[in-house]
Order: sequence, then C-alpha cells, then structure tokens
Amino acid sequence: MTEFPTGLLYGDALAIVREVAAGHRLDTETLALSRTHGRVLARNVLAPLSLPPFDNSAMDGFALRYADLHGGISALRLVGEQFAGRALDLSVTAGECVRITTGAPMPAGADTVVIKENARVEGDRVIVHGDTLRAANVRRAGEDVAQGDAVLQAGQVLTPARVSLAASLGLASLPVACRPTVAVFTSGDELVEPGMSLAPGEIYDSNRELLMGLLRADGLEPTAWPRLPDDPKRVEIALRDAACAFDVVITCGAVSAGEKDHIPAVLAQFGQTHFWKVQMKPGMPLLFGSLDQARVLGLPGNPVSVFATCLTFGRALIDGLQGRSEPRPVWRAQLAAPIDKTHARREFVRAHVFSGENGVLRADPSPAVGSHRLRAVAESNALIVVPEGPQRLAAGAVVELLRYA
Ligand SMILES: Nc1nc2c(c(=O)[nH]1)N[C@H]1C(S)=C(S)[C@@H](COP(=O)(O)OP(=O)(O)OC[C@H]3O[C@@H](n4cnc5c(N)ncnc54)[C@H](O)[C@@H]3O)O[C@H]1N2
Ligand code: MOO
Repeated sequence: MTEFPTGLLYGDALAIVREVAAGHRLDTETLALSRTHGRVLARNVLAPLSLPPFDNSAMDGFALRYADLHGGISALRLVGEQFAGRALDLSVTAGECVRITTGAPMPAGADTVVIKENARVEGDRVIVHGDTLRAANVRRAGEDVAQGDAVLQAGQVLTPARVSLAASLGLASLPVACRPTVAVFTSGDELVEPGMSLAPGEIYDSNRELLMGLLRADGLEPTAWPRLPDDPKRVEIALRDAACAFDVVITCGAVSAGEKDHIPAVLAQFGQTHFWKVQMKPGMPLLFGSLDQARVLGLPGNPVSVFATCLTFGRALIDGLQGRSEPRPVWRAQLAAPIDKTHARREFVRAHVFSGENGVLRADPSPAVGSHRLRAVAESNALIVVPEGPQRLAAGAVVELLRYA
C-alpha cells in the first residue's frame, strides 16, 4: 500500500479536496437560459447593452418639461400618448405634455413625469397640481448597467436574479460548468430496504435517502447503486465499475477499522488515496481518493457522520469540480447554552438556530451527541462548528454555523 496522509486537520484535508477538484475541473457547456438555474457560470458576462436601454417613465402619468411647472397649479397642452412598447418619436416643447405609462420611452424634450394622481385632464388640457421634483419618475438609460460592464463573473452560482439579469440583457444562453455525475453507494450486510421486514441484528438503510436528498438539494441528479455487501471482491467490482462511468463516487460505511471495512483497501490497491481520516467529529474515518476517472469520497457510515461530511467535504468536492469560486454563506450566532469540548478534533454539533431577542441569531446545541442519532439532525437546522482543541464556550459566545434549514 502506498503512503498517504492520515489523521489530517480539517482545514488541511479540505485544502486537498479543493486542490484535487481544481485539477479535475469539469467541461463547460452552453445551455438555454431556463436550464442554467443553480449552475456555476463558466465565463464572465459583459453587458451587450445598457439597462435601462433608454430613458423611460417609472410611473403612469404625464411627461413634461420641469421648467413648465410653476408650483401650485399648471396647465399644459396634451400633445400625444406614449404607452410602453414601440417608441413613437414624440417630443414635448414648452407648455406641452404627453400621456405616458410605466416603462414607456420618454418623449424628446421631456425631463420629468407627473404622476396621474397629481393631474386632471380637461379636453386637450392637463391641469397639474402638487409638488413634483425635477427629473422625478424618470429612469435613466444605463443607470443600472452600462454597456460593457462585467455584470456576472465566472465561478458565480446562477441565482434566479442573475439568470433574470442575463435575460434582461437579451442573452438566450449562458456557458456553465457541467454538473458532476454522482454514484451513491451504501454498504453493509446489516442493511435492509425500508418496507422489508427486519431479521435480528438488521437495520433499515437510512443513509441512501440522506445522501440522495442532500445531493439533490444541491441541484445534482445522483444515481443510487445497489447496496454493497461486506464482500471485498464485490466491493471492488462495483466501485471500479462506477468509477469508470461517473465523475464522483460517494460511498458510506466500511471505511473505519472493522474487519469488513474494505473500501480503503480497494481504493489504495486500484486507485490513489489522497487522505484517510480527518480530525473531525463526527466523520473521523473519512476517506478521499481517485479511482479511474472518478473522485471517490468514502463517508463514514454513522448517519450523522454522513450528514456532516457530505455538507462539508461533499460540497467542497462538488463545488471545486464545477469551479465555483463563490463561497457558501457563513452564519454566526450566539450560543444559547454552553459547550464544553475536551477532545482535540473539530466538532460539528447539531443545533436549533432561532432568532432571539433583538433579532440576534441564537444557537441551541442538542444534547444528543452520538453520531448514530439521526433524530437530533432531523430536529435541528444547523451544525455549530466548534474549533480544534479543548473549548469552553460560554452561553452568549459567538460561534460559526453550517445552516441546513
Ligand atoms: N476500532 C474502531 N472502531 C471504529 C472507529 C475507529 O476508528 N476504530 N471509528 C468509529 C467511527 S468514528 C465511525 S464514524 C464508524 C464508521 O464506520 P464505517 O464507516 O466503517 O461504517 P460502518 O461500520 O459500516 O457503519 C457505522 C454505523 O453506521 C451504520 N450504518 C452504516 N450504513 C448505514 C446506512 N446506509 N443506513 C443506516 N445506518 C448505517 C452501521 O450499521 C453502523 O452502526 O466506525 C466507528 N468504529
Ligand atoms: O467520527 Mo464517527 O463519525 O464519530 O461517528
């Protein structure tokens, strides 16, 4: 077996995942705008036009020259109508106004719009009352985006607002990173499909739904493979099969010290182990490597370990492969109860986060600490990140959070 790093600090292990992912960036593809939601943009986007593209009215009313408003009441001659749509080439000279609707191009000569509620039409005359400021209710060409501006950057995630900004610039498609294809394996002879009956010693496979759900929530379309038995030859065949067809292979279970934990040996023999074991809790036996064309993440089998490692290392790998440069949001909250940690590992503590007095976020740590206690995850909405080394955190201390609901 070749040498590989083991017992790494969390930050060092994460750096390896990022570096390996950066070395295996996925191809890019150009997709119709409606299919780019949630994808990672592959190239900077320069605005091909200005926004707004032309001066236009922000309100329904009358376009006129501010110089014709005398305070109090003014009477103007109505010389036309410009509705939102094709520009009619209207113009306004002294004492004139044009009826206008929101979004309609400003007629030449007009610099101000008086809202409808401050005007009364009498035949071809418009009587304006109330105070209107110079240039009121006019949206200037280019005030939001100037032509040539770099409005979107490579590595950003395409949120609804960003896709809609691209649409407003007339772009019908965008270059995005290909999504990684992901194969998901659970493993263990003790596991039974929900809906089947249990023999003594067996439990239901819950990690598959956990992993599939977490990956789907990140916009992926993972493929669940048949569960791996505790048999080294079958583990080898299944993993090698998947590794030549998928970008990412995620397994859970069979990575610690047990006699049936075959995955580390298969990876070391047929691929490359980038690291095994990280100083984190839960999730310590985490395994990362490459096999054929795939990056392989071997998550520890305990459900909470699967959860914590998928949200941290799984995401880092998926993000890195797509060249996502925009960091995931970091949240902070005050502890609602103290945390006393004596071990050396970085710990991820399940917590309920809520808005406390004065709107300050508070995080209430769950007393259920075991990494088998899935219910504590289901009943919480964040992981508190407790740094390495012994930590005595008093109630009120500010902690970092990984929010998931
Ligand atoms: N002597 C040692 N024992 C253990 C160590 C160690 O370092 N030395 N590490 C412990 C830690 S920490 C963890 S985490 C677990 C991880 O073990 P594995 O990754 O090998 O996982 P398994 O042994 O296969 O399973 C652990 C646990 O999780 C249950 N499990 C597994 N898969 C599923 C699933 N799909 N759905 C529901 N539950 C699942 C499994 O039944 C076990 O109870 O090892 C410790 N031991
Ligand atoms: O690190 Mo294990 O993941 O405690 O449960």
